[in-house]
Amino acid sequence: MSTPEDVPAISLQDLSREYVVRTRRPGRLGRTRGVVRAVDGITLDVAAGESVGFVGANGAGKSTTIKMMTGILQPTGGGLRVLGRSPVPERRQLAREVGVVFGQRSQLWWDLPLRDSYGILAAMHRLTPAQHESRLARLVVGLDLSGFLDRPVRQLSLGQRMRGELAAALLHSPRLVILDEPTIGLDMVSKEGLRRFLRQDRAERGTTLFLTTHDMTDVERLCDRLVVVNSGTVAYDGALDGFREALGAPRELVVDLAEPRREISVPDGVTVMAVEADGIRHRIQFNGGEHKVPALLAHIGAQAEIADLTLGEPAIEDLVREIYARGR
Ligand SMILES: Nc1ncnc2c1ncn2[C@@H]1O[C@H](COP(=O)(O)OP(=O)(O)OP(=O)(O)O)[C@@H](O)[C@H]1O
Repeated sequence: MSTPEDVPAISLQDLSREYVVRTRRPGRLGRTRGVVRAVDGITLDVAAGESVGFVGANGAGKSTTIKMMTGILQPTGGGLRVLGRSPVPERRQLAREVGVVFGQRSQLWWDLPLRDSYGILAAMHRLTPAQHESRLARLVVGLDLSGFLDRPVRQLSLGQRMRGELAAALLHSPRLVILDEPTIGLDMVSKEGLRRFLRQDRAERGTTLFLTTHDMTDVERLCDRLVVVNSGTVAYDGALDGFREALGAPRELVVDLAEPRREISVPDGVTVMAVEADGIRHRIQFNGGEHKVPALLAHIGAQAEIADLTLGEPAIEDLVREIYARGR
């Protein structure tokens, strides 16, 4: 018999969604009908327990994909399963096992104290009083909600509200957490607090996380896997660790020698970019997929004593931007 762990948390097969748009053309009567292919054949399996950063430029199709995953929108092509369910017809069952935060949209009751929203949500999810209390206590501590639990939501700052939103999404201990721009508009401290709690909660409960964001630090802190979408299709899908290598982005090794030396030899395919500080500092560029740091250091160390070194990585953010640019 298959267990929940065997079933992919998310399975998208050639998933597509078109929007029909009608535009008025200047000087003409009536409207012209056009079709926008927002999602254009995405195939993706996310295993239970994985954490995926789903990133792309504005208009790449991220929100449309999430709306299909949560049963808000019907696909116009292909298929999908979320926790083994078909999202549109099984939207209510799915809501019991999935927690969702749409950064721009609230699921809290604006005029009620934050605490009361949790009461309503607990009743909707049919939590027992004991389940409600213990989970809320955990969320209040983890997300630092105690200072404003009794304040109406409309009086909360953006950072407080987002913490409140996250608690609302996690109250029923969902197996799958889908977050659309959870840290948008937050200051650094609030962002870090939110990320810290998400990491802890995931470590404790083994949840699957699917996250869209424009902040690559969210992905670096929270995700093992990166999926980059561009014009509705997958442009990169792989481990975050291997991302730089897969793109062939050069890394930089800066070696300080104990004694000055005008030249050092490097293996084929490795470039000495600059020799500085009268021969003490050598800047070396290499491709991480072809050359490994220990072998490079051994090669240089055989010629001269190494006093110090630093290793530079290209920023993930820059690489993602490069993928968008290539896609265009
Ligand atoms: N209701 C709609 N009607 C027509 N076109 C739409 C609709 N919703 C989205 N689109 C178009 O579909 C494409 C994908 O939009 P979507 O919101 O999914 O992108 P996104 O990656 O989430 O962007 P962002 O990062 O800006 O939120 C865009 O070209 C957008 O203009």
